[in-house]
Amino acid sequence: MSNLRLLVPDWLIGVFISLSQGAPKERGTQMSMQRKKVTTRTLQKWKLAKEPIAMITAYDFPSAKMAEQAGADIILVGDSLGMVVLGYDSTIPVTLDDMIHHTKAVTRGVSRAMVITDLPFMVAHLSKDEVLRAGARIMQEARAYGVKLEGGSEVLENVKALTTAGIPVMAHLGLTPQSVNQLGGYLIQGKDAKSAERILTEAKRLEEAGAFALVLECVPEELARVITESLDIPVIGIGAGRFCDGQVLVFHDILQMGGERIPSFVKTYAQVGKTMVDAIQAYVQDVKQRRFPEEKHVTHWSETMSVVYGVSEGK
Ligand SMILES: Nc1nc(=O)c2c([nH]1)NC[C@@H]1CN(c3ccc(C(=O)N[C@@H](CCC(=O)O)C(=O)O)cc3)CN21
Ligand SMILES: CC(C)C(=O)C(=O)O
Ligand SMILES: [Mg+2]
Repeated sequence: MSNLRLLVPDWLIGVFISLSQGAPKERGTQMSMQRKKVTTRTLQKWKLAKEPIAMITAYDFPSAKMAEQAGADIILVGDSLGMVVLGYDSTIPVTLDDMIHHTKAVTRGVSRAMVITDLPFMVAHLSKDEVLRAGARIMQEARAYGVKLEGGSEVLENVKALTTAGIPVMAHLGLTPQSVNQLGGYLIQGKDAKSAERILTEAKRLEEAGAFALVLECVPEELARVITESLDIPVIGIGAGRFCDGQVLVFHDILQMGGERIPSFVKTYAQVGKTMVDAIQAYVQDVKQRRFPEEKHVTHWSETMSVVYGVSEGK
């Protein structure tokens, strides 16, 4: 190595390295861009460039790995996990410990995507101390990038406290499922002038309070468009039409995986639930008909053991 160094100048070594790795431009747009972690600055850049942001929920290690492999930019550990993986009939029973447990599994499977965790029911309304502690646990124990919380004016002070402390906050307005009992159902929000105006005002306040992005759920497309154009931070829609900076859907909804009633704003891309039931049913029938296990799934004793115990191999 030292002999080589005497004969070959550094710049020439640099040329060889560049040639062996391909043109720098190509590396920039293909390999390193895909590997590079998604941050709040990345999202800001995409908003300005009108580059759509793809967000999906995930609740465990395999779903997180699949979302990451598929190129999702943001992975949300949504409190919808209460409904789609824990079997509750709303998100209200979900606890902070539930969110941390699932987020730990998700972050183990993700390297590029930004992982955001929902603050569960009530946490965003607790004291500044308590919400900061919850945010800290989500980042330190579960290793999420930041938190999402539902609500407007009611949570503004806590949004300020979190962002000031270095906890990135994604806001969530429109249909806020944690208020389902107060709202009287999963209903579209912002249909009349007064409620539309309120949502727009709160969106602006949340941006001012330091939120780095906003989820807008179940509002008319026109309202979502106005809000998206009025804010500097990216707006990610769910049932909020075509003009948001990004879209989010629930993992199990797009795959039709176990969900009974799927909201009308969902586009489904596969019938994974049916494929899974068919496969499990084939296994069950194989067991019952003694078609499984087959010879290739079996381990045998050595000949000596078989002789000693008086059993013939494979019978
Ligand atoms: N599987 C699943 N997907 C979700 O998108 C989701 C959850 N669970 N759980 C938490 C919240 C609850 N969400 C929901 C649930 C139902 C509707 C729904 O039924 N909406 C009606 C519109 C109602 C109206 O007419 O105002 C629809 O037909 O889409 C919407 C959002 C969204 N989130
Ligand atoms: C549907 C998204 C926005 C959510 O909050 C969740 O999955 O809990
Ligand atoms: Mg949620």
